[in-house]
Amino acid sequence: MGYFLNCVRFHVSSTVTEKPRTKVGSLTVSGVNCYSWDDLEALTSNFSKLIGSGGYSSIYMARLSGSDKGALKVHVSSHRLYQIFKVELEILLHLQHPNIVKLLGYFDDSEENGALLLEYLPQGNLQEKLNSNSKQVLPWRNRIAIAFQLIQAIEHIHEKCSPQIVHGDIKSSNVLLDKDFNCKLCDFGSAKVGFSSMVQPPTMSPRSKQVMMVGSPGYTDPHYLRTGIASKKMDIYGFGVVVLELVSGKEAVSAERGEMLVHTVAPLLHEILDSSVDIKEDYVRRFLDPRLLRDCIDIDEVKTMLSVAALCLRSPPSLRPSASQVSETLVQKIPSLSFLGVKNTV
Ligand SMILES: Nc1ncnc2c1ncn2[C@@H]1O[C@H](COP(=O)(O)OP(=O)(O)OP(=O)(O)O)[C@@H](O)[C@H]1O
Repeated sequence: MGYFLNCVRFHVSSTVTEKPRTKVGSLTVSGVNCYSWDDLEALTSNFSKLIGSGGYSSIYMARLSGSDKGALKVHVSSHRLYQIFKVELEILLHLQHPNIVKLLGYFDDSEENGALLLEYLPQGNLQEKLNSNSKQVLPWRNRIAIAFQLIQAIEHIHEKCSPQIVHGDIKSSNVLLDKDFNCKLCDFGSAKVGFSSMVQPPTMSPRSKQVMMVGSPGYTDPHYLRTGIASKKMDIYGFGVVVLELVSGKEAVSAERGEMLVHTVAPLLHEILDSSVDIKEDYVRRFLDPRLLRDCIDIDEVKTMLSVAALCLRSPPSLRPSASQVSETLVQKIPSLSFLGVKNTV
């Protein structure tokens, strides 16, 4: 894990202390509200309820009209955080997809303070839901639906919108869940926009290249870590890790031992990719989340999920499937998806 020391990840203060100046009033831009700082103070009862925090922001509960709730993602008092906010704002202003978090409004002082008002997802993030301490065990049918919906979101940004977008940080804590456990991809602060498949980092010294690289331990494509070249295939790699988490219920990096899930599971994935070997049911069951053993699960569905993960994690990245190929495989090989009310748009 030494290489993550090169990655820029820092935690921001979880409280809002100074009042940023406001340059905008409450306007409506294509259905998205533009708020003043006073509006945000009123919506969040003065930032009284923190519901999440990440490397770049703090997220507060917002009360909208009636019983509607929102989540206010705040980036304050830093030029660097403001740049991340601007990237996410520009992207969310132009994205509309049922499996991507919806932007309701924003605050922007054009200097170093910004905030995004997002739809509130009451079931929190997938990482918490899969955590062994979670009271509720996420059933198998929800897990395959989440995998399918996540790849639909990725397919949308990679292949169906213009300009195309690479998310750049696909991981289970960036998958939010609504009340029915539908997936909503969030956190576009690391995204790259406007190229068809691949973007080279700008020419820079090896030292500065290291400083620019961002990654989440356990999810980052080794090819990206080596080269700094962002591509759609890095999102496919992150998706592969999320599928392993969904099947095993294990974390991408073990909290106890620091081991990466992709490393622990590598021998099984090699066997799966080697089509001459028929994987024994026992071997697959040993990897399955033990909390699911009471569920009536079609073991072929588990094998399909694992073989999709194996393909998504292949190196070099050119060997990995596209998002639409993954979508197609899931629809063809997991018949129970059709009973979940998941819309087949393939
Ligand atoms: N719309 C939302 N509804 C409910 N909870 C949310 C919402 N948005 C974010 N959260 C919570 O806050 C956490 C952090 O959000 P997010 O990933 O967007 O922040 P970040 O600062 O970009 O984090 P990082 O880049 O470190 O992943 C999420 O994992 C989730 O638990």
